[in-house]
Amino acid sequence: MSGLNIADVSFNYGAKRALDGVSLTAGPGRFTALLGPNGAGKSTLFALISGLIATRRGRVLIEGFDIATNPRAALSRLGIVFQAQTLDLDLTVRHNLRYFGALHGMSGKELDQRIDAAMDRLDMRDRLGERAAELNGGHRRRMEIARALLHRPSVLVLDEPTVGLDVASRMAITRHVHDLAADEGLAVFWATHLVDEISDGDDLVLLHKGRVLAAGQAGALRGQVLLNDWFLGQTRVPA
Ligand SMILES: Nc1ncnc2c1ncn2[C@@H]1O[C@H](COP(=O)(O)OP(=O)(O)OP(=O)(O)O)[C@@H](O)[C@H]1O
Repeated sequence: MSGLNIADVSFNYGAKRALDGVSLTAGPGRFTALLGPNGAGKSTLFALISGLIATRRGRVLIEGFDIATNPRAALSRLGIVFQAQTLDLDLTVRHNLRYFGALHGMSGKELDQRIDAAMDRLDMRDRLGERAAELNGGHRRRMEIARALLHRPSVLVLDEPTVGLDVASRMAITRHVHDLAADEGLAVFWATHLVDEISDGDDLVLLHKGRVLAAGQAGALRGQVLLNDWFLGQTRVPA
């Protein structure tokens, strides 16, 4: 089984149900958007996918490996970009990447080659010598994406990666990550509440109040209406 597979996952915070029987797939070579308004459960789902919190019901499989029972195999195939920035601003870009590579057991020339290749992929190679503090928000995010690719994962998950960026940076990063899926066969799973980050050809999972309301190709789901109108129609609270 390839890509990301989530089967019947539920999660509660005390009495509050954050996820309720969620099942979805993000396949290789596909950009799969997880669209949901604030509070839908996106961050909770990411915490479960990355093993930060444990599944109590249901299964999360990465390339067929269960994050609960085989975390080492699952995590070695997973690249993660969290919503909050996780860089050391005092270090250079290369040092930040080397540090992360070392955590994954990489070192020396091979690590440096991977760093160069990953930064090339994001059009960022000329920034390697700069301190992270000198980068703007969009470039810091690109660096975090490059970092998440260093160990050559098959599945890349990103939790609202464009939060706080200007429109131009947002669109550039969204385009880069679409290309990663199309060109390199990565299974991309991208959480957002912004419909303009989603193209008609993308796969789309609509999460609302902890449940999957709809899933399929974005263009087919929206039909003749704008994606934003479809989204509002699906998630509108009845008067
Ligand atoms: N630690 C917690 N304790 C109790 N309830 C929580 C906790 N974290 C999240 N929740 C609740 O669980 C639900 C899902 O939250 P979650 O953060 O996963 O949603 P989200 O889609 O990521 O929203 P946002 O875009 O605002 O981050 C919300 O109703 C939220 O209030």
